[in-house]
Amino acid sequence: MTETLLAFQNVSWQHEQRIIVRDIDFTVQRGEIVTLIGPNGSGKSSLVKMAVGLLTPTAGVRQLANKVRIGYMPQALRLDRSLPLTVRHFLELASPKPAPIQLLIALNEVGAEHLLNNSVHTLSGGEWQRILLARALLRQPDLLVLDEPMQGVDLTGQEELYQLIAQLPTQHRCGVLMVSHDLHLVMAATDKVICLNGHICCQGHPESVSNHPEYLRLFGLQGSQGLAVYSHHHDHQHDAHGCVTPHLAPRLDLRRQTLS
Ligand SMILES: Nc1ncnc2c1ncn2[C@@H]1O[C@H](COP(=O)(O)OP(=O)(O)OP(=O)(O)O)[C@@H](O)[C@H]1O
Repeated sequence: MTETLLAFQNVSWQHEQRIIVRDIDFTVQRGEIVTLIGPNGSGKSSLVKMAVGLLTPTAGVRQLANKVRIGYMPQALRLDRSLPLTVRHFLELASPKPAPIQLLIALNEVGAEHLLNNSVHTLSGGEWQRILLARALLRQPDLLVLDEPMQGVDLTGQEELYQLIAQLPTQHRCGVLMVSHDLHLVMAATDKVICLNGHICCQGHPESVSNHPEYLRLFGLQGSQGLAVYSHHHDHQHDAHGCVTPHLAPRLDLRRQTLS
């Protein structure tokens, strides 16, 4: 039985005169991984911030199921370097304060228990991402929201981290909403892909999307080659406000079309 944790209905977010994202419709169910892809500035982080409640939609409705706990891994978290802070102390800042055994379990799950007493300021990019994931898991979330979890992680580490993320819905009985640019890895570890460019260009299961003739037209040759490289071909243009304007030779309009 499906359980909807998060639903966006016709959601838009406008900043001053500029519409950043518009007419967004999608859901995240318990047990599934939904991944947002799209070019820089396409509104992925804005949408994620609305998902976790840091931004309020200027139109439409964002609904959370009753008593849903959210674990959030932001795209960037800057810490004052003058503050001495170990991983243990950083994780203990979580609310409610976790018990020592919970810290160890979370760190063990992300393969970072050896970092417990290290300074957060000396961690590598990949290590820091794991600590942020552990911090999100400590909330025992129903919905885990990960904004570019692979930042600063090397290729081997990315595969490991994706394998880990792929197991989370089963192990934690949660839903995952994730932003990623790593299309080839995304496709291996995702139940649903949402392609965003100020609006939803297309969405669906990776297999059906990658075999869908309209997807192939959207992504061109790369789409037929197992999505090894990501590039965003667009069937229309955007004006300075992010609004869609007709392309001179429109190929296809996939706005808000579900491909699965
Ligand atoms: N608080 C804000 N005020 C003004 N403009 C904003 C704000 N937040 C985001 N924007 C603008 O909205 C657009 C979308 O930003 P957003 O960070 O959501 O994109 P993104 O798809 O996550 O990009 P990236 O892949 O580079 O992280 C950008 O042009 C950005 O400058």
